[in-house]
Amino acid sequence: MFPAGEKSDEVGGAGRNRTTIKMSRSILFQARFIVVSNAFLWNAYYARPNGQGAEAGRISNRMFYLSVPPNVFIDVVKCASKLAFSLNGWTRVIVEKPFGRDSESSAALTRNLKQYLEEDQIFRIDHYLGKELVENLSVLRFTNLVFEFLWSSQYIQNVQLIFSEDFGIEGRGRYFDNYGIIRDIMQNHLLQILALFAMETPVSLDAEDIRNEKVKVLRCMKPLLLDDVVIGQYKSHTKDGISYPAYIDDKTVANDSLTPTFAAAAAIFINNARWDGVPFLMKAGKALHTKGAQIRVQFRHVPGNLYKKSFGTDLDRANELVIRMQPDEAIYLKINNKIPGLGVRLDRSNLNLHYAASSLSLSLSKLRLGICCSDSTIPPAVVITASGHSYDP
Ligand SMILES: NC(=O)C1=CN([C@@H]2O[C@H](COP(=O)(O)OP(=O)(O)OC[C@H]3O[C@@H](n4cnc5c(N)ncnc54)[C@H](OP(=O)(O)O)[C@@H]3O)[C@@H](O)[C@H]2O)C=CC1
Ligand SMILES: O=C1O[C@H](COP(=O)(O)O)[C@@H](O)[C@H](O)[C@H]1O
Repeated sequence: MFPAGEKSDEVGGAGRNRTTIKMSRSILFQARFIVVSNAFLWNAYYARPNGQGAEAGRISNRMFYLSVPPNVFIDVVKCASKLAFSLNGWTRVIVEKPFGRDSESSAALTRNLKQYLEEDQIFRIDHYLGKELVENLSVLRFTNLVFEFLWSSQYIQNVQLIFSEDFGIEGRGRYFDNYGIIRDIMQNHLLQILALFAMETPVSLDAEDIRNEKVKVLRCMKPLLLDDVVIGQYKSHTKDGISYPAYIDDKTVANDSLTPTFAAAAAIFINNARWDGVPFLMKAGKALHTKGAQIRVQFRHVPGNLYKKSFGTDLDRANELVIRMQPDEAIYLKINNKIPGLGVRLDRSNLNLHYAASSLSLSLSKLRLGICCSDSTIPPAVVITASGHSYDP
């Protein structure tokens, strides 16, 4: 794959083979990487009689990306440490969320990983933080005076974080049924976005400084009560003559499973000076009508609005900022304006920043490539390391 004597970077993937191979074709091979995508091939590939594995005189850096259910993380790392860690370059391991089911199992995961790795070799990632519009969130806030100025309970009435998928579990029950939608999506993807959205200005753009500010947001959060949350599980249904299975019809799910596939958290409050009294609403579900992920920021009504009577039936419509992470990435601000012509009739329009559908779906590849190539290419907000705060669902 690469000329003898040169440095190579190798990627060991466990799980989701197709994704890894797809990425390797598009990005990694161009950069002279080798992808070893099946954990069970490691033995044959690396355990060479001279004990040098695939190094054979070359400096080899190795990155392992664990796209397997969390209950096999440690076995895979143990196996890789025996057979495939680099002998003369660096070895890095990417671990995907969720990092345990609660604080205790999260700490146990870290303890176990550290039997084989130093902390700076472990990269805990949440691929939502690599999505273009999530990365853009802090740029939007901290480089535009107009937004940061409005970013508080004084002007914002509520914030909604919404994730929906229009397909069900599709054979992923071995992982998903142990975690459910709260641990799969809310406790990580949505909570990370919330923390980025709500944090104070970090001291710098260094990962550690951003993480510190996010942790402060989480520590100010009032714990949710059971009564604040609605959960559900999707049933079978028929649409346009096609029938779709229920969650428990999936072969990888026990037929008496009560694991939630939908959850809505009515109101999460951040008890600090900036956000006191502003409800953050979270909603996440599988097998819903649409696929999408968005942040909706609803602003307060204009006090004593002069034009109240000109709005027609829907009185005094407040502004709304929508950050649509997917599909069809966009940021738009709903504003009120006058319909051109005689008289004063008002209408709602979107001030619209619509992204071209260019290379926006690369979040995961971008993160892996950043970890592989050079630390400085990883967006500072995306890697959650051991000092990240773990929040019990
Ligand atoms: N699916 C997604 O879109 C995303 C998933 N993730 C994270 O990735 C991780 C895995 O999720 P997902 O890919 O959905 O899970 P899956 O249930 O689809 O499992 C992934 C792979 O793990 C392998 N696997 C399962 N059990 C074992 C085992 N006991 N020993 C060895 N290999 C095993 C399977 O390989 P084989 O088929 O060869 O048995 C399977 O292809 C989770 O941490 C999840 O949070 C993160 C972001 C997105
Ligand atoms: O982490 C996960 O994310 C996917 C959704 O990711 P997306 O980038 O396609 O929106 C979700 O399907 C999966 O359950 C979860 O583990």
